[in-house]
Amino acid sequence: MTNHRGQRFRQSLNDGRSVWLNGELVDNVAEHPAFSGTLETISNLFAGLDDASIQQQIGFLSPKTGTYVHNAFLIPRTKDDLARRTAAFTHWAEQTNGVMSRLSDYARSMITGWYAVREAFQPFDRHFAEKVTRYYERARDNDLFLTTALLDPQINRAKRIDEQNPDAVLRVVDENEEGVVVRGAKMIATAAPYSHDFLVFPFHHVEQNQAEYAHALIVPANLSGLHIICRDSFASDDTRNYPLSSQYDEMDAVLVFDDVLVPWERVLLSGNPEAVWRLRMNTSANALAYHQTAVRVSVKLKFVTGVAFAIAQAIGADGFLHVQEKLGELLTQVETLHALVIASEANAKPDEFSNLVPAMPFIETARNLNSRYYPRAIEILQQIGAGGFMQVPSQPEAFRGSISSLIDKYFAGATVAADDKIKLFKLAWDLVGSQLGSRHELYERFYAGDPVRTFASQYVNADKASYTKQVWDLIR
Ligand SMILES: Cc1cc2nc3c(=O)[nH]c(=O)nc-3n(C[C@H](O)[C@H](O)[C@H](O)COP(=O)(O)OP(=O)(O)OC[C@H]3O[C@@H](n4cnc5c(N)ncnc54)[C@H](O)[C@@H]3O)c2cc1C
Repeated sequence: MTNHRGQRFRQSLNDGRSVWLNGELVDNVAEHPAFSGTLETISNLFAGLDDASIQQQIGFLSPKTGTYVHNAFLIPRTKDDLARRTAAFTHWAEQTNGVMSRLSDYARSMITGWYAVREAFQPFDRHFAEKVTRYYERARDNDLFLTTALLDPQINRAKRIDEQNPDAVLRVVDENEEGVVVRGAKMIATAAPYSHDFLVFPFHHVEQNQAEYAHALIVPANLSGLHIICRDSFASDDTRNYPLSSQYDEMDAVLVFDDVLVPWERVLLSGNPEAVWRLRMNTSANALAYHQTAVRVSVKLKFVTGVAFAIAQAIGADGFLHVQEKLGELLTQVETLHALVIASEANAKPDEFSNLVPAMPFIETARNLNSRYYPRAIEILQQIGAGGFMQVPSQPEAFRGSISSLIDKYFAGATVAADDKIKLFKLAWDLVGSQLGSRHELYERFYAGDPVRTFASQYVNADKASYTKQVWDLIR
């Protein structure tokens, strides 16, 4: 069956965007080897919406086109709607073992949230609701692939905005009949080279007198003056030795805005720090997006746990008490995150527009815990696999000749033959030691923000009196 959505997705990327890799402008992202495995993965996921066996699990019928669109665009009004969103996130995460973190279902959920609460922003800009409605429908009905780009470049974190070189933080430098002109840069935008649009707004609070830094934009990837500057590619075309890197290198990039004219249609808010901060902190939109991340990390930790179990069994280490303790720790991680997702849905409450919003404290807890769980899970994999990660021949298939019997003898495991054991350790190495694996550890530590500040903000925003009252009641 022809994958029309996948084809349309790939073709749409040849749109004049400026993607820089290895110092060169990429002619057509869809044809570049650094992206081919990843684009194949995404195209196959898109095809699911035309597959009768799963389309109802991951999608719903667009009221405009009558074709299936992804559940990230579903506005939850009931518990059943929330369950349908979860089912779609879970399916995509399972198809990619949780290793593709930005399949756009996160940013799509944020757009869905903005659309669902659009009336709240009318007092700030009377065009907000119509603009966000048009964009939401366009993204939903055209399978648009979206990502976020929120942080300004890491130049000097000790300086406030007003102490910096004025271009160090993205700002509006001009505006005209067509739109606003922005200058600056954003880091990091995962999936940027193959995204259609970027959600761009400040991550940190902007002071009322710094209006030029306050904006909420949906920036098309092919605007003139916008440069997408990629890190090294971690993709491999060697599926046998790098089963994850060959399919899932999402690519991270810095976006440089060299006086980019963003059309008014894509300027949701501009010049109003209070409005922009309200949008940035909007609980409904954030809860819908963060919920997706909690579902994904729970699937990913389950996958890592499966790899750890398989390694322990393969080398006969699963009977040792301390190994069992570590495997049990991985299980507590998986069950805790799973329970937090369930709790966030069970405790969902309607917002003022009757959207059923997952309970934020449970989702925040899941995201914060994951920043510690994932690095710990990788550490446990290392502790159990130990030197076995290095007891893996290069190009094992080359040994089907003179010394193959020696390979079969010395590279076998307790419960598996040499072939399977080698494949298992190659997979595990792609999690713990490859460039892609290291990037994932960094990603899980930081994708939700600096964990120092996200943990602290959980305390700052908590209802502290509900904790201390009992204490004072006891001793006063
Ligand atoms: C692999 C990867 C992918 C990412 N993908 C995306 C994406 O798709 N979209 C997106 O928007 N963002 C993305 N990010 C960015 C992510 O949101 C940030 O990395 C995160 O918010 C931390 O900010 P930073 O990297 O600028 O760290 P910094 O803020 O520069 O922190 C560096 C160090 O200084 C400390 N520090 C800095 N300032 C303070 C302060 N004021 N108080 C206390 N300590 C401070 C930090 O604790 C840390 O130890 C990604 C990051 C990574 C690593």
